[in-house]
Amino acid sequence: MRVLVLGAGKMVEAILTGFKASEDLSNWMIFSPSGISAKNLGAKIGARVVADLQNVETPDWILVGCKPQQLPDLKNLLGDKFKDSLFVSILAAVTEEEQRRVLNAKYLIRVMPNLPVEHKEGVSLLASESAKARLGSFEALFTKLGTALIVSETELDELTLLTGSGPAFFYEFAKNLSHSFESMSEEQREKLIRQVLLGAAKSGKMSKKSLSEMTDAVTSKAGVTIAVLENWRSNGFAEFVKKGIEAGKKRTEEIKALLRQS
Ligand SMILES: NC(=O)C1=CN([C@@H]2O[C@H](COP(=O)(O)OP(=O)(O)OC[C@H]3O[C@@H](n4cnc5c(N)ncnc54)[C@H](O)[C@@H]3O)[C@@H](O)[C@H]2O)C=CC1
Ligand SMILES: O=C(O)[C@@H]1CCC=N1
Repeated sequence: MRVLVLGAGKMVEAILTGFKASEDLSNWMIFSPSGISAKNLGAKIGARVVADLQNVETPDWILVGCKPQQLPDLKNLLGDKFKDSLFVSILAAVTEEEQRRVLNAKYLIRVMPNLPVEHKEGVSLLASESAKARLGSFEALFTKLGTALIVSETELDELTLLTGSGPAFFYEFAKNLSHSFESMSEEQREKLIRQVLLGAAKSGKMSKKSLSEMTDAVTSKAGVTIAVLENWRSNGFAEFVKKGIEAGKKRTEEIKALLRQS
């Protein structure tokens, strides 16, 4: 399979590293504007690097991995060379229609992955109207990196903040939790909390209990855990989390508007 990869940032690196074990990446071609990140990633995962998009043979599909704000620049570099190709885009916040308009692309599938795809423990949401017939094969491909699910575009857009951003929220919470203690060094506590995160994730995946039931299983009656939870709950923890997500949704709309003006 010949795949052209546009962008060589954090998310593309995680996807390609995840695919390395199951796919032959020797015919994958990576492009980045400066060429530096593409060269580093190409060397790491055994893919080719391309310096000039105009000399690239037509690929089977194209992975778009730049930031939403960089899409117009990318279009300038591409011209109309690949307008009949299938684009598979991981961009957050920009609709399929808008991405097809900016790129002048006939076919486009949106995929919303998350960083744990690197270790085949990711969640990838997929949506497309223009390339519906090929959605199934890409769901199968991304299943190799964890859970992959075809959803509507509205669902993909809203759930980006749950599955795409989700890992960052757990890391931020874990860091703040760890910083609330004094025993041991910060480094040692961080090691402990990473194991707690892994243990909680594993139990969360294996158990048939609801998340509330799992919380209850840790809280002994009148014990120490419930004292913390009751404090957080009475201080509006649920509302605090929701407000943050609303800020993310507002930013999604701002990015959408930004691209519409381009
Ligand atoms: N980081 C994450 O956890 C997730 C990111 N995404 C999406 O992945 C995309 C990339 O995000 P990150 O990897 O975090 O950002 P990043 O900043 O690490 O990577 C962006 C990459 O785009 C490249 N680039 C810049 N201008 C370009 C152009 N004109 N043509 C081609 N490539 C260009 C840069 O060289 C860089 O390699 C974004 O659209 C984001 O919404 C989606 C899900 C999760
Ligand atoms: O923060 C972002 O915009 C991207 C999308 C989901 C995770 N990172």
